[in-house]
Amino acid sequence: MQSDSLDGTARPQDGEGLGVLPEKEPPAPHAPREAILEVRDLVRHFPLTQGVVVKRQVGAVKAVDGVSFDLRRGETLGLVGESGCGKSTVAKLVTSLETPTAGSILYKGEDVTRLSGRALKAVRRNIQMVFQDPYTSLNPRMTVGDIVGEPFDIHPEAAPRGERRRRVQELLDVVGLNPEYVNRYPHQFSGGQRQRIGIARGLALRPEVIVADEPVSALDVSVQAQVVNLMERLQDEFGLSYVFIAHDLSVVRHISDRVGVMYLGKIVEIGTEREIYEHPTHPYTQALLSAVPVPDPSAGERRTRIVLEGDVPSPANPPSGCRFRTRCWRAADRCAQEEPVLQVPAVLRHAEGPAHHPSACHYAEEKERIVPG
Ligand SMILES: Nc1ncnc2c1ncn2[C@@H]1O[C@H](COP(=O)(O)OP(=O)(O)OP(=O)(O)O)[C@@H](O)[C@H]1O
Repeated sequence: MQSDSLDGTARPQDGEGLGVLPEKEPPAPHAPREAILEVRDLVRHFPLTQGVVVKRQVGAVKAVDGVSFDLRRGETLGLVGESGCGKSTVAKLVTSLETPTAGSILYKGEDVTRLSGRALKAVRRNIQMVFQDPYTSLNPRMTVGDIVGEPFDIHPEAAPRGERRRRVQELLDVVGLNPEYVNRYPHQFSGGQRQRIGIARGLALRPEVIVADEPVSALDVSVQAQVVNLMERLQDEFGLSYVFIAHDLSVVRHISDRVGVMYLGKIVEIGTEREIYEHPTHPYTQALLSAVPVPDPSAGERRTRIVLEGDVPSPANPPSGCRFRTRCWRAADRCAQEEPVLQVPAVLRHAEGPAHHPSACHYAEEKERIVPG
Protein backbone atom coordinates (compact mmCIF):
# COMPACT_ATOMS: atom_id res chain seq x y z
CA MET A 1 0.00 0.00 0.00
CA GLN A 2 2.83 2.39 -0.64
CA SER A 3 2.81 5.38 -2.89
CA ASP A 4 5.47 5.71 -5.54
CA SER A 5 6.87 8.71 -3.83
CA LEU A 6 7.69 6.82 -0.68
CA ASP A 7 9.01 3.52 -1.88
CA GLY A 8 12.20 5.06 -3.15
CA THR A 9 11.38 4.60 -6.84
CA ALA A 10 9.97 7.90 -7.97
CA ARG A 11 10.41 10.32 -5.14
CA PRO A 12 10.92 13.99 -5.99
CA GLN A 13 13.61 15.93 -4.18
CA ASP A 14 12.90 17.45 -0.79
CA GLY A 15 11.24 20.83 -1.15
CA GLU A 16 9.63 19.89 -4.42
CA GLY A 17 6.46 18.69 -2.83
CA LEU A 18 6.46 15.00 -2.05
CA GLY A 19 9.21 13.18 -0.20
CA VAL A 20 7.73 13.05 3.26
CA LEU A 21 10.48 10.99 4.74
CA PRO A 22 14.24 11.37 4.86
CA GLU A 23 16.52 10.96 1.92
CA LYS A 24 18.89 8.95 4.06
CA GLU A 25 20.98 6.02 3.03
CA PRO A 26 20.73 3.20 5.56
CA PRO A 27 24.16 2.29 6.93
CA ALA A 28 26.10 -0.40 5.05
CA PRO A 29 25.58 -3.71 6.90
CA HIS A 30 29.13 -4.05 8.19
CA ALA A 31 30.22 -0.43 8.32
CA PRO A 32 31.23 0.75 11.79
CA ARG A 33 28.39 2.92 12.99
CA GLU A 34 29.01 6.14 14.82
CA ALA A 35 26.95 7.11 17.84
CA ILE A 36 24.13 9.45 16.97
CA LEU A 37 23.29 9.88 20.67
CA GLU A 38 25.73 9.73 23.57
CA VAL A 39 24.02 9.84 26.94
CA ARG A 40 26.38 10.39 29.85
CA ASP A 41 25.71 10.24 33.59
CA LEU A 42 22.14 11.38 33.13
CA VAL A 43 20.36 12.28 36.36
CA ARG A 44 16.77 13.40 36.99
CA HIS A 45 15.69 13.91 40.56
CA PHE A 46 12.14 15.10 41.27
CA PRO A 47 11.95 17.17 44.47
CA LEU A 48 9.74 15.85 47.26
CA THR A 49 8.13 18.77 49.06
CA GLN A 50 6.16 19.24 52.26
CA GLY A 51 3.86 22.06 53.36
CA VAL A 52 0.97 23.79 51.64
CA VAL A 53 1.76 27.50 51.86
CA VAL A 54 5.49 27.33 52.36
CA LYS A 55 6.86 24.36 50.49
CA ARG A 56 10.13 22.92 51.58
CA GLN A 57 12.06 20.15 49.95
CA VAL A 58 12.31 17.07 52.13
CA GLY A 59 13.95 14.75 49.66
CA ALA A 60 13.99 13.70 46.03
CA VAL A 61 12.68 10.89 43.87
CA LYS A 62 15.79 9.64 42.11
CA ALA A 63 13.96 8.62 38.96
CA VAL A 64 17.10 8.50 36.82
CA ASP A 65 20.36 8.37 38.69
CA GLY A 66 23.42 8.15 36.47
CA VAL A 67 22.44 6.55 33.17
CA SER A 68 24.92 6.32 30.28
CA PHE A 69 24.53 4.71 26.87
CA ASP A 70 25.26 5.24 23.19
CA LEU A 71 22.74 4.93 20.41
CA ARG A 72 24.42 4.13 17.12
CA ARG A 73 23.09 5.23 13.79
CA GLY A 74 20.52 2.81 12.42
CA GLU A 75 20.40 0.57 15.51
CA THR A 76 17.71 -0.22 18.04
CA LEU A 77 18.59 -0.02 21.70
CA GLY A 78 16.01 -1.73 23.89
CA LEU A 79 15.57 -0.36 27.43
CA VAL A 80 13.87 -2.76 29.79
CA GLY A 81 12.90 -2.74 33.44
CA GLU A 82 10.03 -2.96 35.90
CA SER A 83 7.49 -0.19 36.35
CA GLY A 84 9.00 2.84 38.08
CA CYS A 85 12.64 2.11 37.20
CA GLY A 86 12.90 5.37 35.24
CA LYS A 87 12.39 4.28 31.62
CA SER A 88 9.82 6.96 30.74
CA THR A 89 11.90 9.63 32.43
CA VAL A 90 14.90 8.62 30.27
CA ALA A 91 12.62 8.86 27.21
CA LYS A 92 11.45 12.34 28.19
CA LEU A 93 15.00 13.51 28.90
CA VAL A 94 16.30 12.24 25.56
CA THR A 95 13.46 13.97 23.69
CA SER A 96 13.97 17.19 25.72
CA LEU A 97 10.51 16.97 27.29
CA GLU A 98 12.23 16.98 30.69
CA THR A 99 15.33 18.84 31.83
CA PRO A 100 18.02 16.75 33.50
CA THR A 101 19.31 17.51 36.99
CA ALA A 102 22.79 16.59 35.73
CA GLY A 103 24.52 14.82 32.88
CA SER A 104 24.70 15.33 29.14
CA ILE A 105 22.96 14.12 25.99
CA LEU A 106 25.13 14.53 22.92
CA TYR A 107 23.28 14.48 19.62
CA LYS A 108 25.83 14.24 16.82
CA GLY A 109 28.39 15.54 19.29
CA GLU A 110 26.38 18.56 20.53
CA ASP A 111 25.10 18.69 24.10
CA VAL A 112 21.32 19.04 23.79
CA THR A 113 20.94 19.85 27.49
CA ARG A 114 22.76 23.16 26.95
CA LEU A 115 20.70 24.27 23.98
CA SER A 116 17.75 26.64 24.02
CA GLY A 117 15.56 28.53 21.57
CA ARG A 118 15.95 27.81 17.90
CA ALA A 119 18.87 25.40 18.31
CA LEU A 120 16.89 23.25 20.74
CA LYS A 121 13.85 23.30 18.46
CA ALA A 122 15.98 22.05 15.57
CA VAL A 123 17.27 19.12 17.62
CA ARG A 124 13.79 18.30 18.93
CA ARG A 125 12.64 17.96 15.35
CA ASN A 126 15.20 15.22 14.84
CA ILE A 127 14.46 13.25 18.00
CA GLN A 128 10.79 12.31 18.16
CA MET A 129 8.76 10.30 20.64
CA VAL A 130 6.13 7.64 20.06
CA PHE A 131 4.00 7.25 23.17
CA GLN A 132 2.78 4.19 24.97
CA ASP A 133 -0.94 4.26 24.99
CA PRO A 134 -2.66 4.92 21.68
CA TYR A 135 -5.96 5.22 23.56
CA THR A 136 -4.95 8.26 25.57
CA SER A 137 -2.13 9.85 23.59
CA LEU A 138 -4.39 10.83 20.67
CA ASN A 139 -6.79 13.74 21.14
CA PRO A 140 -10.30 12.27 20.55
CA ARG A 141 -11.60 15.60 19.22
CA MET A 142 -8.98 15.91 16.48
CA THR A 143 -9.18 14.19 13.12
CA VAL A 144 -6.40 11.81 12.18
CA GLY A 145 -5.24 14.37 9.63
CA ASP A 146 -4.92 17.05 12.30
CA ILE A 147 -3.15 14.67 14.68
CA VAL A 148 -0.57 13.49 12.16
CA GLY A 149 -0.11 17.02 10.78
CA GLU A 150 0.13 18.67 14.22
CA PRO A 151 3.96 18.66 14.23
CA PHE A 152 3.79 20.91 11.14
CA ASP A 153 2.09 23.59 13.29
CA ILE A 154 5.16 23.66 15.53
CA HIS A 155 7.61 23.34 12.63
CA PRO A 156 5.86 25.09 9.71
CA GLU A 157 9.13 25.08 7.77
CA ALA A 158 8.79 21.29 7.44
CA ALA A 159 5.72 21.48 5.16
CA PRO A 160 4.18 24.43 3.36
CA ARG A 161 0.48 24.86 4.23
CA GLY A 162 -0.78 23.80 0.83
CA GLU A 163 1.25 20.58 1.00
CA ARG A 164 0.19 19.39 4.41
CA ARG A 165 -2.84 17.32 3.55
CA ARG A 166 -0.95 15.43 0.89
CA ARG A 167 1.98 14.85 3.21
CA VAL A 168 -0.30 13.57 5.94
CA GLN A 169 -1.91 11.17 3.48
CA GLU A 170 1.51 9.91 2.43
CA LEU A 171 2.40 9.36 6.06
CA LEU A 172 -0.79 7.36 6.59
CA ASP A 173 0.05 5.30 3.55
CA VAL A 174 3.58 4.63 4.75
CA VAL A 175 2.35 3.24 8.07
CA GLY A 176 -0.19 1.02 6.32
CA LEU A 177 -3.36 3.08 6.83
CA ASN A 178 -5.77 4.11 4.12
CA PRO A 179 -4.99 7.75 3.19
CA GLU A 180 -8.74 8.26 2.71
CA TYR A 181 -9.17 8.01 6.49
CA VAL A 182 -7.66 11.42 7.00
CA ASN A 183 -10.94 12.94 8.23
CA ARG A 184 -11.79 10.16 10.67
CA TYR A 185 -11.47 10.35 14.44
CA PRO A 186 -9.30 8.13 16.69
CA HIS A 187 -12.28 6.20 18.11
CA GLN A 188 -12.98 4.86 14.63
CA PHE A 189 -9.71 2.90 14.66
CA SER A 190 -8.52 -0.24 16.43
CA GLY A 191 -5.68 -0.13 18.97
CA GLY A 192 -3.08 -1.24 16.44
CA GLN A 193 -4.30 1.31 13.92
CA ARG A 194 -4.14 4.04 16.54
CA GLN A 195 -0.55 3.17 17.27
CA ARG A 196 0.13 3.43 13.52
CA ILE A 197 -1.34 6.95 13.70
CA GLY A 198 1.03 7.72 16.58
CA ILE A 199 3.96 6.39 14.54
CA ALA A 200 2.91 8.46 11.50
CA ARG A 201 2.89 11.55 13.72
CA GLY A 202 6.34 10.62 15.04
CA LEU A 203 7.63 10.37 11.46
CA ALA A 204 6.10 13.63 10.22
CA LEU A 205 9.16 15.79 10.82
CA ARG A 206 11.57 13.26 9.31
CA PRO A 207 13.40 12.54 12.55
CA GLU A 208 16.64 10.61 12.73
CA VAL A 209 15.93 9.17 16.17
CA ILE A 210 12.65 7.81 17.51
CA VAL A 211 12.21 7.13 21.19
CA ALA A 212 9.32 4.71 21.50
CA ASP A 213 8.03 4.51 25.08
CA GLU A 214 6.32 1.13 25.42
CA PRO A 215 4.73 1.49 21.97
CA VAL A 216 3.13 -1.96 22.02
CA SER A 217 2.45 -2.58 25.72
CA ALA A 218 -1.21 -1.58 25.47
CA LEU A 219 -1.88 -3.80 22.43
CA ASP A 220 -2.99 -7.40 22.05
CA VAL A 221 -0.10 -9.80 21.53
CA SER A 222 -1.11 -10.54 17.92
CA VAL A 223 -1.18 -6.84 17.11
CA GLN A 224 2.11 -6.20 18.92
CA ALA A 225 4.02 -8.19 16.33
CA GLN A 226 2.47 -6.23 13.47
CA VAL A 227 3.44 -2.90 14.99
CA VAL A 228 6.98 -4.12 15.77
CA ASN A 229 7.31 -5.37 12.18
CA LEU A 230 6.10 -2.01 10.87
CA MET A 231 8.67 -0.20 13.00
CA GLU A 232 11.42 -2.49 11.69
CA ARG A 233 10.40 -1.83 8.10
CA LEU A 234 10.34 1.93 8.66
CA GLN A 235 13.75 1.75 10.30
CA ASP A 236 15.24 0.03 7.27
CA GLU A 237 13.53 2.30 4.80
CA PHE A 238 14.40 5.57 6.45
CA GLY A 239 17.61 4.80 8.35
CA LEU A 240 16.02 5.51 11.73
CA SER A 241 17.69 4.89 15.08
CA TYR A 242 15.40 3.69 17.87
CA VAL A 243 15.38 3.70 21.63
CA PHE A 244 12.66 1.10 22.23
CA ILE A 245 11.31 0.92 25.76
CA ALA A 246 9.42 -2.01 27.25
CA HIS A 247 8.89 -3.59 30.65
CA ASP A 248 9.18 -7.07 29.23
CA LEU A 249 12.41 -8.57 27.86
CA SER A 250 10.53 -10.75 25.40
CA VAL A 251 8.98 -7.74 23.63
CA VAL A 252 12.28 -6.04 22.77
CA ARG A 253 14.25 -9.13 21.80
CA HIS A 254 13.07 -9.29 18.21
CA ILE A 255 13.69 -5.65 17.40
CA SER A 256 16.77 -4.78 19.48
CA ASP A 257 20.41 -4.85 18.39
CA ARG A 258 21.46 -4.06 21.94
CA VAL A 259 19.57 -4.08 25.23
CA GLY A 260 20.02 -2.12 28.46
CA VAL A 261 18.39 -3.47 31.62
CA MET A 262 17.29 -0.81 34.14
CA TYR A 263 16.69 -1.11 37.85
CA LEU A 264 15.82 1.78 40.19
CA GLY A 265 17.13 4.60 38.01
CA LYS A 266 20.24 2.87 36.70
CA ILE A 267 21.29 0.60 33.86
CA VAL A 268 22.56 -2.58 35.51
CA GLU A 269 23.58 -4.53 32.40
CA ILE A 270 23.98 -3.64 28.74
CA GLY A 271 25.03 -5.65 25.73
CA THR A 272 24.08 -7.08 22.38
CA GLU A 273 20.91 -9.07 22.04
CA ARG A 274 22.92 -12.33 22.26
CA GLU A 275 24.97 -11.18 25.26
CA ILE A 276 21.90 -10.21 27.28
CA TYR A 277 19.53 -13.04 26.37
CA GLU A 278 21.96 -15.94 26.16
CA HIS A 279 24.79 -14.87 28.48
CA PRO A 280 23.37 -12.54 31.14
CA THR A 281 25.71 -12.02 34.08
CA HIS A 282 23.68 -9.67 36.32
CA PRO A 283 21.36 -11.42 38.80
CA TYR A 284 18.51 -9.02 37.96
CA THR A 285 18.68 -9.75 34.24
CA GLN A 286 18.85 -13.45 35.04
CA ALA A 287 15.73 -13.16 37.18
CA LEU A 288 13.84 -11.22 34.51
CA LEU A 289 14.81 -13.76 31.87
CA SER A 290 13.80 -16.68 34.03
CA ALA A 291 10.29 -15.20 34.17
CA VAL A 292 9.89 -14.84 30.40
CA PRO A 293 7.27 -17.35 29.25
CA VAL A 294 8.54 -20.03 26.89
CA PRO A 295 6.43 -21.60 24.17
CA ASP A 296 7.66 -25.16 24.89
CA PRO A 297 6.49 -26.28 28.38
CA SER A 298 9.10 -29.05 28.67
CA ALA A 299 11.85 -26.52 27.98
CA GLY A 300 10.32 -24.33 30.68
CA GLU A 301 10.63 -27.17 33.19
CA ARG A 302 14.32 -27.70 32.41
CA ARG A 303 15.37 -24.15 33.11
CA THR A 304 16.16 -22.49 36.42
CA ARG A 305 13.41 -20.20 37.64
CA ILE A 306 14.48 -17.34 39.87
CA VAL A 307 11.75 -15.81 42.01
CA LEU A 308 12.59 -12.36 43.32
CA GLU A 309 11.54 -11.67 46.90
CA GLY A 310 10.02 -8.37 47.99
CA ASP A 311 9.10 -5.21 46.14
CA VAL A 312 11.22 -2.69 44.31
CA PRO A 313 12.42 -0.18 46.95
CA SER A 314 11.34 3.46 46.71
CA PRO A 315 13.44 5.59 44.36
CA ALA A 316 13.21 8.31 47.03
CA ASN A 317 15.25 6.15 49.37
CA PRO A 318 17.23 3.58 47.39
CA PRO A 319 19.40 1.02 49.22
CA SER A 320 23.05 1.86 49.83
CA GLY A 321 25.68 0.28 47.62
CA CYS A 322 24.04 -1.93 45.02
CA ARG A 323 20.38 -0.97 44.64
CA PHE A 324 19.39 -4.51 43.77
CA ARG A 325 20.97 -6.08 46.86
CA THR A 326 17.75 -6.13 48.94
CA ARG A 327 16.23 -8.59 46.45
CA CYS A 328 19.38 -10.39 45.33
CA TRP A 329 20.16 -13.99 46.30
CA ARG A 330 23.87 -13.35 45.81
CA ALA A 331 24.14 -10.22 47.99
CA ALA A 332 27.06 -10.02 50.45
CA ASP A 333 28.37 -7.32 52.82
CA ARG A 334 30.34 -5.65 50.07
CA CYS A 335 27.13 -4.99 48.12
CA ALA A 336 25.77 -2.73 50.89
CA GLN A 337 28.96 -0.71 51.07
CA GLU A 338 30.26 -0.38 47.56
CA GLU A 339 28.21 0.62 44.55
CA PRO A 340 29.09 -1.58 41.57
CA VAL A 341 30.11 0.24 38.41
CA LEU A 342 28.59 -0.62 35.03
CA GLN A 343 31.64 -2.15 33.36
CA VAL A 344 32.95 -5.51 32.23
CA PRO A 345 33.31 -7.32 35.59
CA ALA A 346 36.88 -8.06 36.70
CA VAL A 347 36.34 -11.84 36.67
CA LEU A 348 35.23 -11.73 33.06
CA ARG A 349 37.71 -9.16 31.83
CA HIS A 350 40.10 -11.71 30.40
CA ALA A 351 37.41 -14.01 29.14
CA GLU A 352 36.48 -13.95 25.53
CA GLY A 353 32.98 -14.36 24.20
CA PRO A 354 29.54 -13.03 24.94
CA ALA A 355 29.82 -12.95 28.75
CA HIS A 356 32.33 -10.13 28.26
CA HIS A 357 30.01 -7.12 28.46
CA PRO A 358 29.19 -4.40 31.05
CA SER A 359 27.33 -5.61 34.14
CA ALA A 360 27.05 -3.63 37.40
CA CYS A 361 27.51 -6.49 39.86
CA HIS A 362 30.39 -7.36 42.22
CA TYR A 363 29.59 -11.02 41.75
CA ALA A 364 28.60 -11.11 38.11
CA GLU A 365 28.75 -14.55 36.56
CA GLU A 366 27.05 -16.61 33.93
CA LYS A 367 24.27 -18.81 35.20
CA GLU A 368 23.43 -22.03 33.45
CA ARG A 369 20.02 -22.85 32.07
CA ILE A 370 18.34 -19.46 32.45
CA VAL A 371 16.96 -19.83 28.97
CA PRO A 372 16.22 -23.24 27.52
CA GLY A 373 18.74 -24.31 24.91
N1 LIG B 1 6.96 14.44 37.43
C1 LIG B 1 7.29 13.61 38.41
N2 LIG B 1 7.29 14.03 39.69
C2 LIG B 1 7.62 13.19 40.70
N3 LIG B 1 7.99 11.91 40.53
C3 LIG B 1 8.00 11.42 39.28
C4 LIG B 1 7.65 12.24 38.15
N4 LIG B 1 7.76 11.49 37.02
C5 LIG B 1 8.15 10.26 37.42
N5 LIG B 1 8.29 10.23 38.78
C6 LIG B 1 8.72 9.07 39.57
O1 LIG B 1 9.96 8.64 39.04
C7 LIG B 1 10.06 7.22 39.07
C8 LIG B 1 10.35 6.72 37.67
O2 LIG B 1 9.20 6.96 36.87
P1 LIG B 1 9.13 6.56 35.32
O3 LIG B 1 7.76 6.91 34.84
O4 LIG B 1 10.29 7.12 34.61
O5 LIG B 1 9.30 4.97 35.40
P2 LIG B 1 8.96 3.86 34.32
O6 LIG B 1 10.04 2.85 34.43
O7 LIG B 1 8.74 4.48 33.00
O8 LIG B 1 7.61 3.26 34.86
P3 LIG B 1 6.28 2.88 34.07
O9 LIG B 1 6.63 1.67 33.27
O10 LIG B 1 5.30 2.58 35.16
O11 LIG B 1 5.92 4.07 33.25
C9 LIG B 1 8.74 6.72 39.64
O12 LIG B 1 8.92 6.49 41.01
C10 LIG B 1 7.80 7.87 39.42
O13 LIG B 1 6.78 7.89 40.39
